[in-house]
Amino acid sequence: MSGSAPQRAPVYGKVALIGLGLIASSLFWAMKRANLVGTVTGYARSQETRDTAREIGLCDEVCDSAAAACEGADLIVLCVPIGAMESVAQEIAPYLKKGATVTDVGSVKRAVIDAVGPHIPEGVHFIPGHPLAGTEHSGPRSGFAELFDNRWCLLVPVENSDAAAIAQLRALWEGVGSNVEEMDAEHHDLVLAVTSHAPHLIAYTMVGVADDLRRVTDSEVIKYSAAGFRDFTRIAASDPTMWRDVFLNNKEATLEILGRFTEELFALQRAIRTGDGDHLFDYFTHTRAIRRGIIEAGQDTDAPNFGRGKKDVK
Ligand SMILES: NC(=O)c1ccc[n+]([C@@H]2O[C@H](COP(=O)([O-])OP(=O)(O)OC[C@H]3O[C@@H](n4cnc5c(N)ncnc54)[C@H](O)[C@@H]3O)[C@@H](O)[C@H]2O)c1
Ligand SMILES: O=C(O)C(=O)C[C@]1(C(=O)O)C=C[C@@H](O)C=C1
Repeated sequence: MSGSAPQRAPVYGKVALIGLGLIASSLFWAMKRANLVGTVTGYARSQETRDTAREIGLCDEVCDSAAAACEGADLIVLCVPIGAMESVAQEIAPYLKKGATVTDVGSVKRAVIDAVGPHIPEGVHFIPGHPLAGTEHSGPRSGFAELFDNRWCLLVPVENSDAAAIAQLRALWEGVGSNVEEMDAEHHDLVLAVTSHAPHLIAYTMVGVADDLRRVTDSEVIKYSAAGFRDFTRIAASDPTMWRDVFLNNKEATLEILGRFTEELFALQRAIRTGDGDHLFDYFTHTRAIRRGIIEAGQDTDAPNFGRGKKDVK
């Protein structure tokens, strides 16, 4: 006996990553950390990104075409901006192996399903996904193996998705540290409009307003920026291509949430103008209870008690 731990069979033999930025590189390092897959090929549109990937050892093989990367792959993960999903799907379609699974990591689901779905050939599984994890950084050097630890990954199976193929993809995301749930596309897009898309737009706006004010305050806004504003500036540094595509492809849900947001904002604005302290106090008491409820339920993925549930919280 050698004494070493028994080798598990890989979840997938060959994985192709299309687009080699933050999410693809994090997924690569996380898959390697857990020894989850056989070989990983990668492709990105720009020569510069492919050169960087080769230099830092991102992927076992970096290919010069999406077709070459997908040849013989058991799992193909589309890690490009939402607006590029359709052209990539069209490009790789003729090279997909029967029985393979195509998934994606896009932040919007209905638009990706409508854009990619029609290009998936008979006999190939299509299971859209979305890891709820990221940073404001992008590109092949920005990834790290821990990105998905204790984060949600939402799978959004399309009609008649194969149960075994879903279970295999679930095993991959669980293997890289995520907690996996299934959801339908419309619900996903509405939930994400509230929790991610509208907050990003608000952060972009707030930083834009502060920049406008800079001329009046002689740069003091930046110099004395408090923690809350600094969080806004971090989020507002996120990739412009990615976020342009998110808003253009989750229009309805984002506009619905922004409409509600504006109504609440006007009510608070009115309370400030009229000196209605009770309204402000009650509103802030209510929102504080929501935050405390999240912590007590063990649903704050950043909190040390994540996943322990209410009864375990001291
Ligand atoms: N950044 C986040 O916080 C985050 C979180 C979860 C999901 N997502 C989603 O993941 C996807 C990728 O985001 P990211 O943050 O990794 O972006 P990124 O900018 O870091 O990487 C995108 C990569 O795609 C490549 N690319 C662009 N167009 C291409 C094309 N037509 N063909 C081949 N490659 C192309 C770029 O060269 C780059 O390598 C997006 O759809 C985004 O919505 C992002
Ligand atoms: O933490 C961040 O920087 C993020 O913006 C990550 C974040 C989010 O809003 O939580 C952004 C977009 C995604 O689709 C998923 C995760």
